Amino acid sequence: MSNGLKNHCRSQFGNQVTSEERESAANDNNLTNIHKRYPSNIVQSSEGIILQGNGGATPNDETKVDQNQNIVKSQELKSNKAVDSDAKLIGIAGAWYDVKHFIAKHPGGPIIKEFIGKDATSVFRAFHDNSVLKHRRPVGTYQRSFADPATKAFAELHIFFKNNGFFESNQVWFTGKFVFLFCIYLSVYLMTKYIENWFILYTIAPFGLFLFWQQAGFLMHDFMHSHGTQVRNLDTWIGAFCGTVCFGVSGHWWQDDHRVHHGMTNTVDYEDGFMDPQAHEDVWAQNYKLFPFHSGKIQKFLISIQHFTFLPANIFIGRFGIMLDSFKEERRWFEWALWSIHWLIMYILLNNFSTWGEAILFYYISSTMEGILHIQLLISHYSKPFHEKKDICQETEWYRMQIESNINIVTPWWMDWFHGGLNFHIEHHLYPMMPRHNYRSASKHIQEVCKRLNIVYDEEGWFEAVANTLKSMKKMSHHYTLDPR
Ligand code: HEM
Repeated sequence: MSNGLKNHCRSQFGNQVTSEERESAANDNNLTNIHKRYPSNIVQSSEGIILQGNGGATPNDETKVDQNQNIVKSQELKSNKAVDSDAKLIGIAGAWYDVKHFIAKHPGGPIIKEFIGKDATSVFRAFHDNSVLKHRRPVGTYQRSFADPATKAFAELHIFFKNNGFFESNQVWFTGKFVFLFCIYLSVYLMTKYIENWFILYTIAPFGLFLFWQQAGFLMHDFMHSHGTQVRNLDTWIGAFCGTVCFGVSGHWWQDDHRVHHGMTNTVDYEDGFMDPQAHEDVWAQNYKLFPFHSGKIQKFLISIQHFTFLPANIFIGRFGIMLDSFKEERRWFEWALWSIHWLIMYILLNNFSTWGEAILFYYISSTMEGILHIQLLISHYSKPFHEKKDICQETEWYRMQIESNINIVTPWWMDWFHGGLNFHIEHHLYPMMPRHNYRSASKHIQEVCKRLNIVYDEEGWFEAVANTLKSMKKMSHHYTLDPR
């Protein structure tokens, strides 16, 4: 970060410079040093972009350019005559990294390859601490440009949030969530075991089971983003417990799709058939950019009635759809083992009913109530624009794409728990490493930046968002009927 940028950030937020800020500043300043000391050659990368490479440059010998982050050492520069012809380059803060041997091992999964040949600084910062670059050596440099002021503004805000503890987890808060989850399960168990009143058995008790699934789903989301203990492997297993054991959907399957969804929200690619996996269903085309993926008589018919089927499909079959989707594709034995524990805890509940017919009725009523969760998640994106993969981090800057692809749901603070904090979907997508208990206070700062840059910060009431989704689906259905291409 440049000094100007730093000062601007400090004056805007009245904040002290911390080691974190200095580290980030060092990152950008040192990259400037690389440019100054080693006049670069221009190399054409394998992705057809212009790379300012180090090949043939004469480094100032005694220098280690970056003491803190080990970015470029003179010895390494000497041996790095040219960038491999098959290099897979990702640009971060002005430095190119060759990830060709790393893609398959990347802890964040294959989403990394969608950013090859691009300046991925914003998306990189959204998901990582700078320390993950400590042992990586760049193979060249490039000049970052901030064509879109949003990129700079949200990067500054990221630093502000980091310096002010917005990314820190409150583990007492998360413990409370687990106690709540356990209490819900226990009360549903006690109701179904000891109460014979049909009203309680078929309204309040199923509502309890719905809440158990819904809250477990939100906790899966938190932990798969490593918001809990902030130790990634441990959080992933806790997330799998919440997702697979409690919610009944494969946690790891969901995490794989969710990472892609975050990196490339509401995005498609016509060359390789890419679609944001969590913004696409075979039975709907909520945006005209999805039309080319839908053909055939049945799909055409379903799209023509999608504004009628959206709510009932979510309510009546949403839960079964996501459970089946996850285990249709899941090949990890441990996920199947965890799923059998899920059915064991469901069996313990259902066994309290005197007949299987009653048990199935109870389970089905809970499942229809759980349709609310699916609607909650889809309305955050469904009426928003779609993008093409080739444009992300090129034509459309990543932060801008996130703001354009998300809607917040306006609720009073005491309803945040019911939305799993995802009523602040803009906040979550801009800064996915931030735990949800901080979204409400972070939102003020984000709104301020949006206001300053004249960016629409879309927030709607729950019913308004549902109505707008249906309206948009109706419009798209009409467009599809006119021209399905
Ligand atoms: C040189 C480039 C990159 C390197 C060296 C790298 C490295 C890593 C490492 C070490 C982790 C694990 C972090 C931890 O344990 O705390 C990680 C996680 C992750 N990375 Fe990358 N990464 C790179 C680029 C990218 C890009 C371009 C994306 C695009 C979306 C990406 C997405 C992710 C995601 C989603 C995670 C998991 C984070 C989470 O679920 O919260 N990475 N990466």
